[in-house]
Amino acid sequence: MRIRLLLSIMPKRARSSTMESQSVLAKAELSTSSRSTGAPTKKTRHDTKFLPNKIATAENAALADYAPPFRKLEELTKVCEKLKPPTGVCIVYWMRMEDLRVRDNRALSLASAQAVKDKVPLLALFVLSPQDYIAHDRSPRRIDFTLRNLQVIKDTLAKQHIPFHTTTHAARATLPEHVLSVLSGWKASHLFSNIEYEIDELRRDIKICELANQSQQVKCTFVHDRCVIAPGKVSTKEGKTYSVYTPFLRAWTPHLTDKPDPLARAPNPKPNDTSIHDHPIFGPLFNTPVPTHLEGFELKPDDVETMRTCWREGEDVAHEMLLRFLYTKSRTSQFAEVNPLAEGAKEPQKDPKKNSRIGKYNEDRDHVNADTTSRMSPYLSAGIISARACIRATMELSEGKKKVDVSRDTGIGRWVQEIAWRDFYIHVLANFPRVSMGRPYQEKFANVQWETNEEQFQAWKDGRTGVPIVDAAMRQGKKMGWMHNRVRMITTMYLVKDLMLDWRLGEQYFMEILIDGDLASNNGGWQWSASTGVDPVPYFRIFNPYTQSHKADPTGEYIRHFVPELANVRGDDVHQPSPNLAKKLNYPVPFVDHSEARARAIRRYKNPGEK
Ligand SMILES: Cc1cc2nc3c(=O)[nH]c(=O)nc-3n(C[C@H](O)[C@H](O)[C@H](O)COP(=O)(O)OP(=O)(O)OC[C@H]3O[C@@H](n4cnc5c(N)ncnc54)[C@H](O)[C@@H]3O)c2cc1C
Repeated sequence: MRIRLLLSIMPKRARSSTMESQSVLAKAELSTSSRSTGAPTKKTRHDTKFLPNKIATAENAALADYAPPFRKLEELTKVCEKLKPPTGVCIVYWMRMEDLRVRDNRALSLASAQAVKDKVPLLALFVLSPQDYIAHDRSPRRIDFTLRNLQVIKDTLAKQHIPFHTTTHAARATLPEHVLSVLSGWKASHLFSNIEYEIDELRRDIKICELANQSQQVKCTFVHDRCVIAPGKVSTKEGKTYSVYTPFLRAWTPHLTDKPDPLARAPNPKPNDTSIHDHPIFGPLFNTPVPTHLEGFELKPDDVETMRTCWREGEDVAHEMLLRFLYTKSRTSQFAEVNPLAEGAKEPQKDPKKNSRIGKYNEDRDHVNADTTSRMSPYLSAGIISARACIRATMELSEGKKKVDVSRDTGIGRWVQEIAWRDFYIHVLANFPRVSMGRPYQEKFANVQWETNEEQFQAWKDGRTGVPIVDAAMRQGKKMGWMHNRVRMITTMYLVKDLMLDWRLGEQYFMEILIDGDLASNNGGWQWSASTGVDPVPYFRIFNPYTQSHKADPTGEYIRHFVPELANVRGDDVHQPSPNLAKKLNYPVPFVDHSEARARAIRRYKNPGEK
C-alpha cells in the first residue's frame, strides 16, 4: 500500500542493485524532479535510458545488514595483502569523490611509498561515473565542485611530476573492469584507494578485489581515511555497532589515543622523476584535461557565480576556512551568499578560545542570523580536508594540550562532538547498509502512512509554505547549496511531521540541491527528524516551527534576507505573519495548522499502517 501511495509522487534515490523493481518511480524521478525556479537543473541526463531501481525490500535490506559488504571488503583486503603481483612499471592511486586532496591522504601516501620502494612512478586516476551520480542524486553543484577541485589537484600533482588522469565511464556496472583495464594498459602492479562506505561503492570495490585476485596481476589496497576513527573500531562490549550517539561518543573518545595514532598526518607524496614527462604513455597524461562540466549536470549561469563566490575550490581554501572558524569571530553580514574569505570578512580575535566562532560555538551554534558555524561541510564531505586535520587544529588551539577536548561545555569540545556525529553516521552507513537502500533504520516505521500532495511538496521545495523560517531555509538551500544545521532540522521536521510527506522525498531533494550532499549525514539527519533512524527524535517530540524560528533567528534578519516579501516586517510578525498581513504582502498562508498536523503525525506513528 505504502509503495503504491508513493508511486504517484515519489522520486527516490537508489543506492543498491538489489532493489524492488520500481522503474515507474525512476520515470517519475525524471519527470517530476526539482527543476523549477532557481534550483540547479539536470536538463539533459547523461544517459536517459538508465533508470535505477529505488527502494529495497525489507528482506533484501535485512540480508545486507546481516552480511554488510563493508565486512566483506575488509576480509578481501586481507586476502589481497598476500598477493605478490608481477613487477609492474607504475603504481596507481585511484581518487574518488570523497578524498579530493593531496595533503594528509592515506591511500595517496601509501601509493607514493610503494612507488618509491619499487623505484617506479606514481600515477593518479579519477573516473567520472555519471550513472552513479544519477543513481545517487548527486547535485550539479557537487559535481561542479568536484571538477573544480580535480583541476586544482591536477595542477598540484603536476608540480610533483605526478600525472593525474581523469576519465569518464558511462556504465557503472562495468566500472571495475574499466579501472582494471586502465591499470593493465599502464602495467601497474598496485592500486591504492581510500574506502567509500556506501553500499554500491563497497560492492564495486569488492568486485575489483575479486577480479584482481583472480588475475593475480594487481595488488589492491583499500584503506580507511574518511573518519577520524575507522568504522569497525568503535563497538559495544558484544562487538556490535552503536546505534545511539552518546555511548558511541564515549567509546569513540578513548580511540583518539590509539596506537598507531589515528590523528597522525599522512606524509605528502614524493615527486616522480622528471623523466616521466618523456615516457610515451605517462608523459601525455599530463596533458589530458579535467572536464569543465559533465553532461546532464551543468549549472545554471547565475548559479555558477554564486557557487564560485560561496564555495571556492582547493585545499588551501579549506584550510583557510578552518582557520577563519578557529580564530575569527562570527558576523551577521556573513550568514548568506557572500564570499566567506573576502577581505574584511575576518578579524582575528585576541583570545580565540573565548571570542572566535569556535570559542562561541557552544552558545551561538544554533543561531542562523550570523555565520556561527564553520561552513566546512562541503570541504569535509568531498574530503578536501581530512576530519583528523580539523581535530588536530582544535588541539593546537587548546594550547597544544595532548588530549582532544570533547567536552559539552566548551566551544571546541562541542565542535569536536559534531565531527564525531559525522563519524557516527558513517559507521552506521558501513554497518547497516539498509540506510543506503531507502529503508528506515527502524523497520517498524516502514508502514507509516504518508500524504501524497505534489502541490505541498513543491511549495516546500520553493520556500512557499507560509512558515517563514521554513521558507527562508529552503530558499537558502536553493540559493547557496548549503543550509545551517538548525534549519535543516526545522525544514525536515516540517515536511515529515507537519505536511506528513515521506522523508525520502526530502532526502533526495537535499541531495539534489546541496553542495555538501553526503549520504551518511543526510540520511542520518532525515531519519533523525522522521524518527525512523538510529538515535532519532522520538516521534511524539515534534518541533513547533514558530517557537524554533524565534530561537534560531532571534533578530529575524535571516528570514528578512531570504524571504524578501517579509523584508519590512518587524517583531514577532516576521516569524508568523497573520493571514491578513500575509495576503497584503503576497506571502502564502500555511497549508496546515501546526497543532492539528502534530496530532495527525502522532496518530500515524503510533499506529503505522493506519490513517
Ligand atoms: C536533515 C539533515 C541533512 C543533512 N545533510 C548533510 C549533508 O548532506 N552533508 C553534510 O555534510 N552534513 C549534513 N547534515 C549535517 C549538518 O547539518 C551539516 O554538516 C552542517 O550544517 C554543516 O555546516 P558546518 O560545516 O558549518 O557545520 P559545523 O557546525 O561547523 O560542524 C562541523 C562539521 O561537523 C559535521 N557535522 C555537524 N553537524 C553534523 C550532523 N548533525 N551530522 C553529521 N555531521 C555533522 C560536518 O562535517 C560539519 O561540517 C545534515 C543535517 C540534517 C539535519
